[in-house]
Amino acid sequence: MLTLTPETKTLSPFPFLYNPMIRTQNPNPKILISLQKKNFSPPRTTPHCKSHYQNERGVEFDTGGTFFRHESATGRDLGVLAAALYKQKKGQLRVIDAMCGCGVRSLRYLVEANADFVLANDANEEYRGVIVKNLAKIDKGFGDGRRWIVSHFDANSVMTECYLQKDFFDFVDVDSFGSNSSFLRSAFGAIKMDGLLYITSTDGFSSGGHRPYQSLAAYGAYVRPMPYSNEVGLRMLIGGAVREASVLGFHVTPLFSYYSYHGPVFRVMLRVNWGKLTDNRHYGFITYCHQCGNSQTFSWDELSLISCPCSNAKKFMHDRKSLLNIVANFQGLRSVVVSGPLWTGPLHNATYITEVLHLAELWGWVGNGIGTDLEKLLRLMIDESDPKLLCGYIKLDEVASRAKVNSPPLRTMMNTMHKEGYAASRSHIVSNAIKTNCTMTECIRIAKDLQR
Ligand SMILES: C[S@@+](CC[C@H](N)C(=O)[O-])C[C@H]1O[C@@H](n2cnc3c(N)ncnc32)[C@H](O)[C@@H]1O
Repeated sequence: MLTLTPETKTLSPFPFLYNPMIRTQNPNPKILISLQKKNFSPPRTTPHCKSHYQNERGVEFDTGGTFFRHESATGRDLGVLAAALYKQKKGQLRVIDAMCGCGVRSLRYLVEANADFVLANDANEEYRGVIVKNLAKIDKGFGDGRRWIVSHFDANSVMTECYLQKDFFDFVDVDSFGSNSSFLRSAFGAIKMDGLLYITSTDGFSSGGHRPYQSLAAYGAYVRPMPYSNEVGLRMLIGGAVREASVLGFHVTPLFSYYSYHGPVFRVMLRVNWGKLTDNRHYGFITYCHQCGNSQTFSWDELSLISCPCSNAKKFMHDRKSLLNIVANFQGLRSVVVSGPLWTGPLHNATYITEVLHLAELWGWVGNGIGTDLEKLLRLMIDESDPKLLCGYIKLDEVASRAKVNSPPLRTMMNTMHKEGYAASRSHIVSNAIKTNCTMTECIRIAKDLQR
């Protein structure tokens, strides 16, 4: 229970939320006692279901009858590498796996990232037998000094309980179905400062711009169809976290963002710290003009200037009454669509990804012809981190169709762009697309020149 002294009452209704000392001090594992009191029943047998053994990076586990997707292995690899890096740097690692399924992530955080403690939670009690069976391989699963516990609460309840017990975690993994926005607040409540938050969304409809009111409700972003909707999905997820963090007095920094075609799944690793974002230049609007194919980004301050140079319907917005009014007016331009507010800054931190790559090399996960997909992905992420690159990507098919030429080879196109002084990188999302600061108009000109 919260005990409020008269002083803290006047300062804030949540004294420990805003007390940096409490948020950075050593862990206080009260959550163990609290959960045990509430619902920590002894492992019960699950309804009989066939064992189904899997192996990821040499770690064996049973998926039983739980929800498990083999295709999410790369997302799990990235999470484990980030957790292990954290442990190396900070010397400790306590993890909440808020939606653990069969417990594969919890197991991998314990085995591969050497986590000190993992709280493995899944709302579905029927998964208990499988989760416990998987984690029982770890020493110190039971008794004093235990390294893991299993619980079956709604993820929001378990993370809120951590917050109420002032038991903050280094690494919070929320691997949800659909949109994860309803878990963001409690996840921020449970995390230590400078801790890592790994979030997921499988809401491809909202990022595709097909449900703008749903994306508005979930992430505060009115998203319209754009040719690079999957990157928009990542930017929507980060933008939603930026906003929610800001409400609570925190700010987040994206360390890497990963889109996977299987699902589709959008994953983002965020570092959480104190203080509101003072620099909001990375939180704004993206426009795409169907007429000329050009994209632009606009900050909040520039909202009234949104227009497309090609558009004969050039319109300067002076109506600042409401975001919806502005965006709705823009849909009236027909050729120009506006989405936002979203994260418009870098999707990854190149220094961080380089560290991840080195660790993956050290573990033998990449290099020597092994794990080439992961290596390719990490190298693409490093390239995509160039701050000069604009939001979105340009698909070569679209360039070819607008230029009325054959699709130019990607490597040749990028080399020419580099020679002309543009920044250009491949995208980890689409194989035949280029991220660049070159406009579509210039891309068309280059494609035509190459054809001659
Ligand atoms: C995407 S699966 C997790 C997969 C797992 N993390 C993995 O990597 O294999 C989502 C899990 O969340 C659980 N779940 C759904 N809603 C939940 C909630 N509100 N709180 C906690 N768990 C929930 C489901 O039972 C399911 O096992």
